[in-house]
Amino acid sequence: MDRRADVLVVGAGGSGAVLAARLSEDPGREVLVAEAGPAPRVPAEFPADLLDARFVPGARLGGAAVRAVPVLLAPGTPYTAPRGRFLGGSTTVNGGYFVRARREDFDRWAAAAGDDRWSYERVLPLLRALETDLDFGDAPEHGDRGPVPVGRADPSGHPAAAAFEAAARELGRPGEPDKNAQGAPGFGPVPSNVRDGRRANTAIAYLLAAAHRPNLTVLGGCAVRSLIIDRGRAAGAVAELDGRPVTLEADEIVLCAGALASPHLLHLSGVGPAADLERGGIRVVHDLPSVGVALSDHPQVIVEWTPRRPMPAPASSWLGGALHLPSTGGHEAGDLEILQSLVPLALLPAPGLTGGTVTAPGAPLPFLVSAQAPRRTGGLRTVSADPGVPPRVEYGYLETEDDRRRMREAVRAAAAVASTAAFAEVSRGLTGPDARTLGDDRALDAWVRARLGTCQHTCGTVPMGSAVDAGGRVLGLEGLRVADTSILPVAPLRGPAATAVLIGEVVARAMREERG
Ligand SMILES: Cc1cc2nc3c(=O)[nH]c(=O)nc-3n(C[C@H](O)[C@H](O)[C@H](O)COP(=O)(O)OP(=O)(O)OC[C@H]3O[C@@H](n4cnc5c(N)ncnc54)[C@H](O)[C@@H]3O)c2cc1C
Repeated sequence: MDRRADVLVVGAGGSGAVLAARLSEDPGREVLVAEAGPAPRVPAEFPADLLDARFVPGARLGGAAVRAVPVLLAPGTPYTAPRGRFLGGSTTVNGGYFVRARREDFDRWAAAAGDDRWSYERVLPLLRALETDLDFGDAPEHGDRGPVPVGRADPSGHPAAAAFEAAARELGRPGEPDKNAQGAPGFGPVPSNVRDGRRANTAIAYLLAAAHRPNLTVLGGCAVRSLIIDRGRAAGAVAELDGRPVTLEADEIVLCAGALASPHLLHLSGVGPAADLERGGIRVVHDLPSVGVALSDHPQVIVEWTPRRPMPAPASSWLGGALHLPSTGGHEAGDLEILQSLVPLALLPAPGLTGGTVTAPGAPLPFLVSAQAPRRTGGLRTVSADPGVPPRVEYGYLETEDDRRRMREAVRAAAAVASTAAFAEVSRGLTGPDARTLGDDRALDAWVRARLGTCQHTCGTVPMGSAVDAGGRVLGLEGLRVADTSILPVAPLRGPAATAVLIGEVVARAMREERG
C-alpha cells in the first residue's frame, strides 16, 4: 500500500474538486485526490490559455489538457469527444456557460432516485451556497458569498449580441434577464463562471482555496486503473502515478472521473452488466445492469451567419446571448437552445493556436444550435479488460422522428432569428442551410446529419435509482460512490456544468449527514 486516507476522490473535475474541498472542511477527515491530469498547486501555475474566457480550450483536440475519446454520434457518424484532463476537469476547458438545471429536471431526478433530496426546494440552499452571483447576489434565489463567481455580459456591449436580443424581441420571444431564476424561457445573457475575463474552474474556485489543509492531499498525474473490491466492499484503487504503479487505500472511494470514465472504471473493476463484462474478458464482481446501458447528451449543429461589417472582439467572454424555446409539444421550460458565439469557430480553441486573436474580418459567426430534451439513448460498452482500450461509446442521436423534428425546429428557429429586420442590421445572412433546404424536412434532416455534433453534456451512465442512490452510493456495494454527471438519470434541459458543481455539494452534504 502506497497511500491511505479516509476518502479517496478519483478525479478533480466539475464535481470531484468540489467534493474534495467540502469533505476536507472537516479536519478529522483525511481526503486523498487522484487526478489523472496535471495539478497546479496555485492558480498562478495555470497556463493563461486555460483561463482566458474568450476561448474554449476543449475545442482543441490534442491539447495537453484534453483527453480525446472516440465515439459514435449516430450510426456512420464517428466523432472525437474531448474531456478535460487537468485539475478542474472539463470545467478547465469548457465554455464557461453556467446555467442551472430547471425545476422540472430536479423533480425528474428526485422521482428517479425516489428521494426528495434532489427536489428543487432541497437543492436551492446549495445552489445559493455554491455561487457569488455578481448581478443578482441579493435576490432570494441567489447567493453572494459562494466559491463560484457567476456573471452575465450585457448584450448591449456587443453589436451581434444586441442584434440577437432585438431579433428575439421582434419574434415575440420573452426577455430572460436571469437564466438562473426559473422564469419563462426566452432571450437573455448567459450566466457564466467568469470574472474579469477569467474562467473560474472548480480547481481555482474550490480545491486550491483548500490546498493548505493538512488533511487534503492532491496527487496530479495519478490515473486510477481499477478498483480493489473485496467481499462486497471497495477497499482501494490501483493507479499509475507519474508512470509508476501505486495502490491507494481508503474507507470510502468516490468516483468523480466524469460520465465517460467513471462507468468505464466500474466496468474494469467488474461492476456492470454481467454478460457484457464477461464478453470483454472481465471477471464479474457485482452485476449492475444499468452501468453504461445508456447515456444522455444533447445533439448540436453549428449555424453560421456572415457579418455585414467587421465585428469587434468580445470584451471578456466568447458567449453572446442565448435563446431558449420549447419545441412543439415539448418542455415548457424550453428544450431548444440557440447559443451565440461572438468568436468565429476556427478561433475558439485557444489563444496559443490563434496568436490570441478573437476576430477575423469577414469570417462567419456561429450559433450553437441544440435540442436539449431529456433523452436516454446510446450507451457505453467496455470491450476489453485492458484500461488502454477505449470503451465503445454510442450517443444514439437522431434515432427517432421526434429527435429529428426537434433538431429541424431548432435550426429553423435560428434561421428565423437571422431573417429578422433587427438581425439583418448586422448580418448578410446564413452561410446555410438555404431556403430550399429549410423548407424541406428530408433535406434539412440530411443537412443536420452531415454536420452533427454534440454539446459535450454527457450524463446518465451510472444513473440514480438503478445504479446509485441519491447520495451517490453504488447499490449493492459498500464503501463506493459515484459523484459526477454520470449519476443524473437524464441530462438537464440546460448545460450541466453548474449541476456538476451541485453534485459535488449534494454528495458532500450526504456524506456529512451520514457521518453525523
Ligand atoms: C469542451 C467542453 C465544453 C463544455 N462546455 C460547457 C459549458 O460551457 N457549459 C456547461 O454547462 N457544460 C459544458 N461542458 C460540460 C461540463 O464541463 C461537464 O459536464 C462537467 O465538467 C462534468 O463534470 P464531471 O465532474 O462529471 O467531469 P469532468 O469535469 O470531466 O472531470 C473528470 C475528472 O476526472 C479525471 N479523471 C478521468 N479519469 C480518471 C482516472 N482514471 N483517474 C484519475 N482521474 C481521472 C479527469 O482528468 C477530470 O479531471 C463542456 C464540456 C466539454 C468537454
